[in-house]
Amino acid sequence: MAQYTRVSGSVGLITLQSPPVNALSAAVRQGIVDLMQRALSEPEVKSVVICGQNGIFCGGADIKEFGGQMSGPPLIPMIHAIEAASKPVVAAIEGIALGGGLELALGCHYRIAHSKARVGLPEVTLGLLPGAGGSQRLPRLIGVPAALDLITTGRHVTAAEALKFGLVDQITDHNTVNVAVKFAQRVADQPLDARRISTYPCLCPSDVAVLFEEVMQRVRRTARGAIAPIACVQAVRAAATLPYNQGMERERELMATLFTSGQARALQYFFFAQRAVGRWSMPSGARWDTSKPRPVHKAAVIGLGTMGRGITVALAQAGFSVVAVETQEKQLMEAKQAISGMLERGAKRRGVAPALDKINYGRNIQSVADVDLVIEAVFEDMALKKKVFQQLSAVCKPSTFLCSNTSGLDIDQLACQTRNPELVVGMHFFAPAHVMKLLEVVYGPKSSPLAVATAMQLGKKIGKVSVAVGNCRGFVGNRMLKPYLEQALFLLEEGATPEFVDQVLEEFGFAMGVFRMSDLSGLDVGWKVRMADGLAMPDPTTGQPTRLRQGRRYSPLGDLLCEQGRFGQKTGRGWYQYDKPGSQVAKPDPWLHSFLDEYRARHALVAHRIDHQEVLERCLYSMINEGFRILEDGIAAGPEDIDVIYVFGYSWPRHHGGPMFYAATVGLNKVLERLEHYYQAHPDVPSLQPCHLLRKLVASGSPPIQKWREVIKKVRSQL
Ligand SMILES: CCCCCCCCCCCCC/C=C/C(=O)SCCNC(=O)CCNC(=O)[C@H](O)C(C)(C)COP(=O)(O)OP(=O)(O)OC[C@H]1O[C@@H](n2cnc3c(N)ncnc32)[C@H](O)[C@@H]1OP(=O)(O)O
Repeated sequence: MAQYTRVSGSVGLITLQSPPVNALSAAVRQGIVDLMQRALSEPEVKSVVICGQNGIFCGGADIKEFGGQMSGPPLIPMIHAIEAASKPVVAAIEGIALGGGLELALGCHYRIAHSKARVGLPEVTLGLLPGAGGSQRLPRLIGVPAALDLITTGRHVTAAEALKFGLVDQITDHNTVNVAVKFAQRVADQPLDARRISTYPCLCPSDVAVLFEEVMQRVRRTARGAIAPIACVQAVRAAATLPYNQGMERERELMATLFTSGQARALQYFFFAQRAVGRWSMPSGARWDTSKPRPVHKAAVIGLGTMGRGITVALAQAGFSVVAVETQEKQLMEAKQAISGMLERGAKRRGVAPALDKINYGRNIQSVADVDLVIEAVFEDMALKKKVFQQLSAVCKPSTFLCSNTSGLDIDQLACQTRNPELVVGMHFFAPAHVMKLLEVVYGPKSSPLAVATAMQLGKKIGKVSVAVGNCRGFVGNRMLKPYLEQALFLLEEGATPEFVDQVLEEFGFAMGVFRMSDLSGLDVGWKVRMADGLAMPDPTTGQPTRLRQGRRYSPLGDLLCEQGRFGQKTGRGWYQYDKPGSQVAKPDPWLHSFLDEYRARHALVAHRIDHQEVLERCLYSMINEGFRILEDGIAAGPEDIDVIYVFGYSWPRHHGGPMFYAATVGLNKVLERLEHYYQAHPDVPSLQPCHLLRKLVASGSPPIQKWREVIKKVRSQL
């Protein structure tokens, strides 16, 4: 919807009204079309201002409409009509002008922005391109290099940057609508020909062909298989090389391909999934909207290893007072230096002062007595963590929330060490903790909704996408990783190489294949866990078979590498070889290939030809199957939670939506059928056995992912 008012006698003011972000829904577009006609037909009106209600210009096309039948006036002719208008039209940009919102502003003759406004063309992040003339007008207005940057990255720019580019004509600290109205009055009689961006020649640097080649190569390298960034480059190239009308035709063709693509569907699903995880719920019925968080002013971090340092930086950067505790003097000194360095580098990048004074360092756990919330980040060792929780419970005020940064240990066991177990939750950060967006907030059986709400809110305040998950070994992310890693090892036993498995996964879109990733994170990490679990290094005296544990297939390959001191990048050898310890360039290692040959011979394993499809299906479907078990167990509230965890924490390619969305795209019946096939071939691998929920969903006719929760509820109630 849109509202029309006449201001100062001669200015027609059109206000977009579609909360929360004034998206260009069919009703809003209809409103603009009608009200523009009215403003142009009223003789007293000499100029027009377009603004948005509640201090927000426009968040772009209404993404919810993309999935269905589009109705209402189309955007492109609507913007053309504004540009062609005989009276000056001024966009008054407050808050945001994004996507179609900025394209609307580019159709106006002038743009006035508030100094706090942000503008951008983020369509690429939704699998689209600025298909309402944005790919053709922006390069004509700000030049090809800047337009390529904005359109291929989708980044938002500040009003100051927009002014520098020439994207807006003026910025103001005052009431933007008032300023725009005055401006509109001033320009009422000015000729408009020079203000219609579609008539501008496209500003190209002399080496434009080289520029396009370079950008295309960069985009192909970083897109990880996403098609929209490539189409964005092609559309801007059309602006640079074709007359406007032909450029628009090319924009339309490219947009038509993207608009109906699976990638666009996946990215748009993911947009809403990201927002849905904030509306968390627990099996007890506690929910985000009925559970109030308690404010946190002062926090503490216990243990300043890699994770503790990152968490301290994240808290301090967000403005929290932090007590950072490390009991070892040498470790404390090193941590202080590292944290200061991280804060200084971060502050330099953001052009602000480093938050060094937010942190008080100490060696004594007593120093956390008055904090509101503690994040314990000591080694992943249950006995040690239990001791720390006992101490914290004795030292802290009774209302202090006690959180553990653990990647999979039992939160309930920690809660049992404290006086107030209801105030204990897990906060599983991902390394590096000040950079990675994901936070799993883990509730145990005793955790109160208050503790969950407080941890979720803290996560949001430090810039994380927080997902509330239940308490089980590995929570959501690492629990699903287990079958994925396991399949990768089995594939090596059966004839694949680490290079081939990684290549398939990287072509799918992962930033790194499973073996390169293991080399980066360190093979010894999992080895220690397996040793603690009694899995690694079978005792020959017990006669435990090397490749079987409790009747299940087990691959000791990772353990054998660790026994050789091959821990990955840090030792210069792992699944790959490196020039020197710490080097990041992975090279195939002939030693590893001979080692695999010998291993297969020793265990009478006959290598067979493993193809692309088998790698993908076994690695991904076993992980997806575990995802369904997690839903069945109530560890994740819905598929969106799993997908958000995988995209933000495990580099799952966003244009595939996340593992559960991917399963829906492939077809649940196909996933089921392939799992059945592989389970038949490998009956000693329980993770390949299709779970009950997957069968139930297929039996229910494979409903769309948005309807899975209904089936999940029924399955859970039967368990
Ligand atoms: C058959 C072939 C046909 C082919 C041809 C088809 C032609 C079609 C032509 C169409 C041309 C279209 C060209 C233009 C495309 C676009 O404009 S795409 C949209 C671009 N805009 C964006 O990407 C902005 C997305 N939104 C955001 O980044 C943020 O929401 C925000 C605006 C910066 C606000 O952030 P914040 O304050 O943190 O609030 P949020 O929680 O994120 O959002 C609040 C709620 O608003 C909902 N929402 C936000 N933006 C939109 C939107 N554009 N459409 C619909 N809904 C939106 C968001 O989902 C939140 O609601 P809840 O999910 O209910 O919480």
